[in-house]
Amino acid sequence: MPAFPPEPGERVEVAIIGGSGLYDPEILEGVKELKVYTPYGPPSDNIIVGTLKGKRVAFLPRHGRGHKIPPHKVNYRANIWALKSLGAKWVISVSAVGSLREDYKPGDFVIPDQFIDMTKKREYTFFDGPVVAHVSVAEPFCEDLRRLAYETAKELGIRVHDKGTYVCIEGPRFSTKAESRIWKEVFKADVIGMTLVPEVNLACEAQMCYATVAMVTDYDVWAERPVTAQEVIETMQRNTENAKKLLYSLIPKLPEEPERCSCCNSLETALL
Ligand SMILES: CSC[C@H]1O[C@H](OP(=O)(O)O)[C@H](O)[C@@H]1O
Ligand SMILES: Nc1ncnc2[nH]cnc12
Repeated sequence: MPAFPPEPGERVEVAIIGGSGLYDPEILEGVKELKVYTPYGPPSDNIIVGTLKGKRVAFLPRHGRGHKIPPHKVNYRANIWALKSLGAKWVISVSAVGSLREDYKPGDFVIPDQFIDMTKKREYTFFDGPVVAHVSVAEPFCEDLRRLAYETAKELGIRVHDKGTYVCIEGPRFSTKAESRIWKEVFKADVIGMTLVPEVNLACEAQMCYATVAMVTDYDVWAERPVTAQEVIETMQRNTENAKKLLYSLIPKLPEEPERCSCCNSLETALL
């Protein structure tokens, strides 16, 4: 894995990766746009750097502005690399998900604690040799960040669930009913999306504290109602306001250095 050379000049503490519906960083002040070069090619877009209540924050829309990059074509390695090279320790990812259970309703937020990887054809690691590493993703998300995200959402009166298993499919198509029943009944997953993997594992390799704010936009097709991208986007737009409120309250609470989690030491036991 190449080292992460710091971007000259700009340093941030926190990164936001915006998903479907969240393409601009309105909550940041004094913004400036950076083109960041990485060994993996360009990230999804220029990175917007700005300030939120004294914290330096980077914002990157995962699908690019105008949602031009589908989930299977996102350059996840370049995105994580670019944010790490700016110094981000915390990564808050925002994602639209389908629900696989009745009580996780459209409009609810979920802070997933596990994932199941059903993707097929992505670049999963920074360690392509000659350095080989096998990071543990038994607990794939930063527990400190998850807890703070959950507590903040609760304080704001957002309907939020403190855990859930996110099954990540390759996309860009949605699931068949047969597939959806497998994710729900056999895998016992709670939410479904197309972008968590390999973003989360790359953040782990980069020793960053990463959590996802998953926003339920639809019941996946197990519920016998077809899911359309239009429906997802409409609900997402209604919920983007809540996501912005959450980020606005959550980011100032993040400590300068992660306190209790072990995300920053993920390579200690991983390198061969
Ligand atoms: C536009 S609906 C499907 C699309 O939305 C989710 O993306 P993101 O996680 O970036 O919000 C889902 O995974 C699909 O990529
Ligand atoms: N039902 C669904 N399946 C996969 N990805 C999604 N993103 C939002 N809703 C989804």
